[in-house]
Amino acid sequence: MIELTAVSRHFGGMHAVDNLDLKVARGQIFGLIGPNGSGKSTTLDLISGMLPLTSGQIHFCRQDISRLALHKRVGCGLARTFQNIRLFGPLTVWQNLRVAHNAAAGRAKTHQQMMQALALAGLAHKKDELAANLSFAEQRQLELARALATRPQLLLLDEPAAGMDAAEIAALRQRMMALRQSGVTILLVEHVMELVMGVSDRIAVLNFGRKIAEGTPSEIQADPQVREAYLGAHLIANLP
Ligand SMILES: Nc1ncnc2c1ncn2[C@@H]1O[C@H](COP(=O)(O)OP(=O)(O)OP(=O)(O)O)[C@@H](O)[C@H]1O
Repeated sequence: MIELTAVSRHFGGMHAVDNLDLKVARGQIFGLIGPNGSGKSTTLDLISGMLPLTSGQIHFCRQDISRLALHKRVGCGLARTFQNIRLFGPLTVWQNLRVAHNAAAGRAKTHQQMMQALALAGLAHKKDELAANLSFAEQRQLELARALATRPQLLLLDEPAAGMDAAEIAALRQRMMALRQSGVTILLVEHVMELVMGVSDRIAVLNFGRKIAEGTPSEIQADPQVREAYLGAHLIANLP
């Protein structure tokens, strides 16, 4: 589905992403974890086209998209949500979706597809509510619906569980599993370990922009290097 080959992004002397190889198969939920500043969001920026690569290649659905403009990547079936919520508060839920529809250059062609995106995000009952009146978790659901309105094949989620309580995280997990069931591939950046470990088919771990491990959730939890770099503190804080 998507393959990164020797991908790097440098900011001056800072190697935010350093020679990264990553392969996500169709239909997987793939977790990307690592300490703060390890290059996770930058990786999503490189895949979605918000940042140009310093070097390397990205192939998506057997096409080299390394230098493709952002809107063309959306047209190919890539969508993302952001760590910081980016909604239009004075607009309704539905109007926020319509903005995504326009931005996606017609990918979300019908009313029915937009309703479907809302339903998948668990927000159909709030269609006419102003975005500003939504709870924090609902605002994140609207972000998700907006990404889904472009009918993505690959969905990039940047810390979707941040600020959510346990019940909201459980609902998010169910939603992600339903999306996988419907054929959407997901690349998940997340610090909430109970979600990443519970929902991912595979996980890669970044540290200082480099991949230090990749495997199933149980392989990752058992990896001594990962525990040292990152998991120790997070496992204790987040796992049931
Ligand atoms: N536009 C930029 N200019 C300079 N440095 C940047 C820029 N964007 C990111 N960086 C640096 O690149 C490194 C990787 O940042 P990135 O945001 O990708 O990490 P992250 O793993 O997503 O962190 P977090 O978990 O805190 O979100 C950090 O050291 C960051 O300061």
